[in-house]
Amino acid sequence: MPQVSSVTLNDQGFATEAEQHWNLGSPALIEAAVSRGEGHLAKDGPLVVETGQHTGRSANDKFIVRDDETESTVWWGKTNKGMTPEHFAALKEDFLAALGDKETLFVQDLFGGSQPEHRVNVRVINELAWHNLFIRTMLVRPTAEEQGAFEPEYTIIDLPSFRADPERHGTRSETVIAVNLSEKLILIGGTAYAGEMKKSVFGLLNYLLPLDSVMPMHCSANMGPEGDTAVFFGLSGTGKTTLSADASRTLIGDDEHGWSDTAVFNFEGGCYAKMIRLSEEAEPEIYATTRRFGTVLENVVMDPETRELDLDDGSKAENTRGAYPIDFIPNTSEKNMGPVPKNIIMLTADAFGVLPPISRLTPEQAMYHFLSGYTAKVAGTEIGVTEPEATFSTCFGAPFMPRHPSVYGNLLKERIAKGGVKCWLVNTGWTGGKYGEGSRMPIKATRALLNAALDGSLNNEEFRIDDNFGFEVPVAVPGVDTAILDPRSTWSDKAAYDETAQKLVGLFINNFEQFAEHVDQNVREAAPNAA
Ligand SMILES: Nc1ncnc2c1ncn2[C@@H]1O[C@H](COP(=O)(O)OP(=O)(O)OP(=O)(O)O)[C@@H](O)[C@H]1O
Ligand SMILES: O=C([O-])CC(=O)C(=O)O
Ligand SMILES: [Mn+2]
Repeated sequence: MPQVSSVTLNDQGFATEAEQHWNLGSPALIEAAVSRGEGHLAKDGPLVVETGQHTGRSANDKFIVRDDETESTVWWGKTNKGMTPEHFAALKEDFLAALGDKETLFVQDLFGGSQPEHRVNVRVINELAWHNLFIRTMLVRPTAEEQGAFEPEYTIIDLPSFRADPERHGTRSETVIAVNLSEKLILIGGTAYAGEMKKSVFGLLNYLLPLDSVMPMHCSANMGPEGDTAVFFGLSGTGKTTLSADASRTLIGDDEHGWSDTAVFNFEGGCYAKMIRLSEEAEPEIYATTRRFGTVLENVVMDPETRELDLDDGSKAENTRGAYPIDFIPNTSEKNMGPVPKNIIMLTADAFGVLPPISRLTPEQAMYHFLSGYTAKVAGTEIGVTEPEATFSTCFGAPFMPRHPSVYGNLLKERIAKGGVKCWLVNTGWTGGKYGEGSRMPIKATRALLNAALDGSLNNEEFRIDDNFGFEVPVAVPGVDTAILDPRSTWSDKAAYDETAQKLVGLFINNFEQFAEHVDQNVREAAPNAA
């Protein structure tokens, strides 16, 4: 039997007569989801669900309550939008009324964070069994004993059926993700995209951990045979999940980590992989999770009779996803932790086809690229993005970073300054010409280059300096087509390459103006070169 915390929903002020299911395991939740008509089982056991209208995060519907706690600690601006305490109070009142009306609720007490000293206790209250299964799969599951003694610190109330009222709640639409850091309460309504829950916990840790001198990171992480940790920063779709699952390395986690004095630790206990056009050959470990009981597949198309999956079918969403416990990947760190990193990889999916597939960065260039957070967003993960679009998202995770980028930048700076860490920029985006002409970088080539960087052999190769970006690029690497190492050579129109490269340089320079006053001279000088 699952143990249950002595702190009830009523104790928390959430009055409800609902039948409550506490800390159910995944078989019981899968059974509940199926019997309630929330989803169907696929051929080899995964639960297949649809998220409805929202098939990605609603970044524009997320708010942080602006009050005495957050006024000076949150970086208010483009990404962090404020909600008044009054609007939140009205929203909370309506959420609690809706909660009170539910016949059934599913509750999980979970940890955000694998390193015990740095984790937060999160209680998640769901109306949907599959959402409860999702968050149990994604976060760190306490032992039965820990569950019995659990004190909820932060609470998420997740009601996809709730409809926010812009006038009464100060929202933009019927969808709302409202984070109240003073009340330690997060309200999610009007969307059934389950990723909102996990990314809300991420935002929380990104807010809290810098106070403990832990650097929170939107990255994946894995370890080589010598226990050498690598972290892979990157925005959505750049390859964190894909590239961190590698048979030759031990997986620590695929999306969110902290870098403490002693470890890199996963915030989560599960992975959330893109499923669209997943190739069994290029991504065998992730592919295998689509054939297991316990995996949750969102918006994946399935034959209703045979229950055969069609991973190539993007008709329900381009951002089809699979959530599975991390140990579904064969070679996984038992504690979801590894030593502090030897290598930092910054992944970018460059839609311009200008950046080399791998470049070696000086510490100053690493800071420059970390604060810039350049990539091209790929269709689907955020609403309204239908084709790749160049974007700068600071720290490779602006939507999840409540504090000023310099807070996270300074944590990185201190860590790089300690020495012994190599930094790389890896383009998993386009090669062979501009987007539309070229093609996506072959996963095989990216893996070969990464393996050479991580096992140290790449450092023995000859490097050239890139004219536009000033970083070092290997000239030839065994097992990799030499032509792709020099993107200019893959463009039929060299003048068009030079022009496009300079256009991108200009975008970097313009974007960096906002950070210029927050960094040292040598970081400003690590900017790419305008002609
Ligand atoms: N060279 C490449 N390297 C990495 N991924 C590639 C490459 N070429 C194509 N892909 C595809 O790009 C996608 C990368 O998605 P992935 O799930 O790894 O992104 P992510 O960084 O984990 O994003 P999110 O933060 O949204 O989880 C996958 O669908 C993968 O198959
Ligand atoms: O949060 C999500 O939906 C997926 C993700 O990791 C991201 O967008 O960075
Ligand atoms: Mn991922």
